[in-house]
Amino acid sequence: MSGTRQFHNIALIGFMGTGKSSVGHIVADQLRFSFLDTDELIESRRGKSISAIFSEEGEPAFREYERDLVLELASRNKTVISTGGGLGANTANVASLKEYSFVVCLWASPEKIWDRVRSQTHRPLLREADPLGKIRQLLAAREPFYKEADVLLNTEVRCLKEVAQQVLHQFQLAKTLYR
Ligand SMILES: Nc1ncnc2c1ncn2[C@@H]1O[C@H](COP(=O)(O)OP(=O)(O)OP(=O)(O)O)[C@@H](O)[C@H]1O
Ligand SMILES: O=C(O)C1=C[C@@H](O)[C@@H](O)[C@H](O)C1
Ligand SMILES: [Mg+2]
Repeated sequence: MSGTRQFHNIALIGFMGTGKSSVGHIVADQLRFSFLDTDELIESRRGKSISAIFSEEGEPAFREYERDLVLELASRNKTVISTGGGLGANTANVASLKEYSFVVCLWASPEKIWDRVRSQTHRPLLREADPLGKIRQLLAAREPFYKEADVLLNTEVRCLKEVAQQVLHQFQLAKTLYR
């Protein structure tokens, strides 16, 4: 592998509950990078929760905020960017992230994802009669987009610390290979 890519940042993409926000914090601490979560930034800028954005403005408005943010973040340096679960399910967003970041997709099975998020209530897309069915359906539809990441990392049987270690390892490896 060789080329001219520069890895100033790390971006974590992947489905809800794969650990992007939790792992991103650990990786940023270890690298002494800044940490940024696109969900949190959109919520603080809009002054409301993602659930409120979905119900008051609609999902398309939220997706537009995500697309705008991905373009804006090109100016970042030494930042770990944890994305919302749907942000990386979009070819243009992943291509933009790759211009300024090493992109890691965190992966898990639908059953593991449901196990991790079932006690949390803040994800509007999972307020369904059959949330596990919804996870299966969405994950299958999004899989080809997530696989456009530089690296796919299975989190199924790894604790948060181990996932973070793997992200760091892949980042250091990529910097060496692309040098
Ligand atoms: N590898 C793991 N081992 C144990 N628990 C995990 C792991 N990954 C995530 N979790 C737990 O799953 C829950 C969801 O994790 P987190 O919020 O980091 O996911 P996310 O990918 O950021 O989701 P979203 O796309 O909705 O923002 C948290 O309680 C977190 O501690
Ligand atoms: O997978 C998704 O589409 C989402 C994931 C969350 O991170 C939030 O961005 C929001 O709840 C939508
Ligand atoms: Mg998150």
